[in-house]
This record gives sequence, structure tokens and C-alpha cells, in this order.
Amino acid sequence: MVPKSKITFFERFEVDILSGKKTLTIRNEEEKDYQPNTQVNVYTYEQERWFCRLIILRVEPILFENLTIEHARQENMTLAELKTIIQEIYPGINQLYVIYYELVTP
Ligand SMILES: CC(=O)Nc1cc[nH]c(=O)n1
Repeated sequence: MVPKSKITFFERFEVDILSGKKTLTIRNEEEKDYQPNTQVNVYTYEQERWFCRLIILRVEPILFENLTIEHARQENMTLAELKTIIQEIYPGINQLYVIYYELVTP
């Protein structure tokens, strides 16, 4: 596995990431290969605009049905919102990965 050095987020998540309200992201198999204790550059998905760096803390597998209120809290969402969004982004995918991160401050 070659660890990724870049991650993209939808623009609508940018404010929450920069304010420290969103401290994890849930991804599928193809997007899970991040190395703990390394920094990654963060870009918007829509425009590929760089907006910050994150340090990857850990990556944990999770099944869709095991998502909890605590995951949702760390996404700054309700659990219902989180499940709806994940189903929209990754329809029909049960095996997911939680990527925990911290904002790198300059
Ligand atoms: C671009 C993209 O897939 N963004 C995602 C996907 C899942 N969670 C998230 O926070 N951002």
C-alpha cells in the first residue's frame, strides 16, 4: 500500500474542518490508504482548491450499520444526517473506514 498524501472534501465541509468541528471522515476501500502520523494536503472536491493540511491520527474499519452518534458528533452531524450522506456518497457499501485527523495549524 502506497499511502496517500492528498485528500479531497466537498466544499460544504470546509468551514467545519477549518473550525475543528469535523474531526473524522468516513471513506470506502479505495480512499482508506492513509498512514497515521503523516500529514496530507486537503483540497476541495469540486475545484481542487487547496485549503489546509491535516495530520492523520488513525484509520479504523467500520460497517455502515455500526455507525454511532459519536461518529456523527465528530462529523458535526446527527446520526440520521451522517447515514443519509454516506448512503448518497457510497450507495450500497457496507464496509467503510473511519479516518480520524487533526487540523495542522501553521
Ligand atoms: C469528496 C468526498 O468524497 N468527500 C467526503 C466523503 C465522505 N466523507 C467526507 O467527509 N467527505
